[in-house]
Amino acid sequence: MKEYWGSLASILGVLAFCQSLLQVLIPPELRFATLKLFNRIFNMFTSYCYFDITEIDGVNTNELYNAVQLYLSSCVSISGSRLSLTRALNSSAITFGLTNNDTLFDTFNGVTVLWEHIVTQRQAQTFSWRPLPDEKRGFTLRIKKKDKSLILDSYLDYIMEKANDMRRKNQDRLLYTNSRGGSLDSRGHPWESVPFKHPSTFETLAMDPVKKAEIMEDLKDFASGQSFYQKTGRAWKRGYLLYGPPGTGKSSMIAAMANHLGYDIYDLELTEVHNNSELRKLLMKTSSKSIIVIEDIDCSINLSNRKKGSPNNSSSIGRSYCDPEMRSGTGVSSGDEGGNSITLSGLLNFTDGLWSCCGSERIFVFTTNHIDKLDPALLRSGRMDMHVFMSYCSFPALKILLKNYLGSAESDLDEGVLKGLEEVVDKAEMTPADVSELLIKNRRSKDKAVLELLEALKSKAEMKLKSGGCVGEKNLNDVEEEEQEKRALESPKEGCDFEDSVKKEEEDEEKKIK
Ligand SMILES: Nc1ncnc2c1ncn2[C@@H]1O[C@H](COP(=O)(O)OP(=O)(O)OP(=O)(O)O)[C@@H](O)[C@H]1O
Ligand SMILES: [Mg+2]
Repeated sequence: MKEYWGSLASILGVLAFCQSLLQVLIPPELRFATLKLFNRIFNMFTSYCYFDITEIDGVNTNELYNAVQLYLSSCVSISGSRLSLTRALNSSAITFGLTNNDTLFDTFNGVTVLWEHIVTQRQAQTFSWRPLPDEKRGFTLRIKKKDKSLILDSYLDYIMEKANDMRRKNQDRLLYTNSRGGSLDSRGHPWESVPFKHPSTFETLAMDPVKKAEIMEDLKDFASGQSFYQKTGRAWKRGYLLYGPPGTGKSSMIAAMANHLGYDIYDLELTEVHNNSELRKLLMKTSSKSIIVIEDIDCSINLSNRKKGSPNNSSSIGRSYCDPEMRSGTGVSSGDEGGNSITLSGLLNFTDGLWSCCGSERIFVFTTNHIDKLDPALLRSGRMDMHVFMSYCSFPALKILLKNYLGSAESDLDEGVLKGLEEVVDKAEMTPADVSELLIKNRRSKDKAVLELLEALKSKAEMKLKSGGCVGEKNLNDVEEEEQEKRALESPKEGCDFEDSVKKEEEDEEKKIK
């Protein structure tokens, strides 16, 4: 044995000596040509072809390298004796990878290929503005020559798609906002992001189960509908209009949608957008697989018809003190694309026009407390694909809240109490937010919570009955007040002064009329 190792060492020594001798004797050009020739001869006789995917392509990072790395991490068996572990930024998951110069077999469409992760030391660099890493990394893919044309393109597409999916699954959702008012960050992005960790899901959402199932089905069809949208020539996007009184779960629904699909959310603050072209730029900087949200659309911009001075104009009702035009006193929106304000036509182009198609798989969600204040152009069929009414708490919704907050299933509750709740809940017109508050308050004592809730519902229903419908109007006023409070809180600087002056003007006018 000793002799064997001894002779092997001496052979290797001789080979190394020959190599260094050749390096000294043969000029680099000739060496390179010889190597090329050897490669050619080797390629003629081998039944494989090889593809190198380097980490850095010129000076840019090669997207394909990252995708292959992530994809292979799903094929690597955890039982492997040596693996590399990574945790990406904004990710809560750890991924396994091939270590240096490790190999792995993978099968795609019945064809087996070999991947090798090759890491070599980079030669000393001359001066560069962008220093490269010390190690040169790359993957080499080995495929049989006869299989190359069969699978190469589709295999690489598959890897890219799978890697994107994995990236999304591993990464925390992000919530983007354009609150910077048109200015860009150091990388030229107009959106700021924070990790999105809203706990709302379709399971916790209290609403009619049939309606809920319909929405979930619709979302599922949308997310898996790439070929359908392609076949029908439609842009791969969907619009939802969520409307209903405050506290009925519109924002919770958006969070549930994002959690269900694994999409990021872009919360578009229209009052921070100065004109239509800025709106377009914002849209272009959104990624696919995302939900673009405009909350309280009726009080975000001038929702007048696109034609100036249209008789159909509902703007004076829908306009808010948040509207920059109202603040500046111009009153009427230009409606021009290049104007210095954002218009309904700009918004429709954003959601519906040619610009809406830059990128794909996007959901637009608008919310409003007053659907009646929206311009018919926004409601026309094809604009918002689904109109979802978020109603006051119904009996099925109430049962979900009882389960969520008290852990009480229907069977756990006293039959009489349950019947009582069913009788009054619709008449009381209480929002799920109000019901939730009551349940949270008494969550330590289930019986007390349910009885108190029943009492609250009964008294609200009675009040409503006594006032013979006037409560409805009163409620509307309450809603109006609540909204104004909310807006003032959201944009105190913009809201207060202007609102006060408008109110004062209105009061003065009323006095004059009297
Ligand atoms: N349908 C619901 N299911 C479960 N919880 C709800 C529902 N509606 C409201 N809530 C509770 O009330 C809180 C407020 O609800 P949410 O913000 O979703 O209402 P909203 O309709 O968006 O109100 P607004 O019109 O004021 O924006 C939520 O945090 C949630 O806890
Ligand atoms: Mg909301």
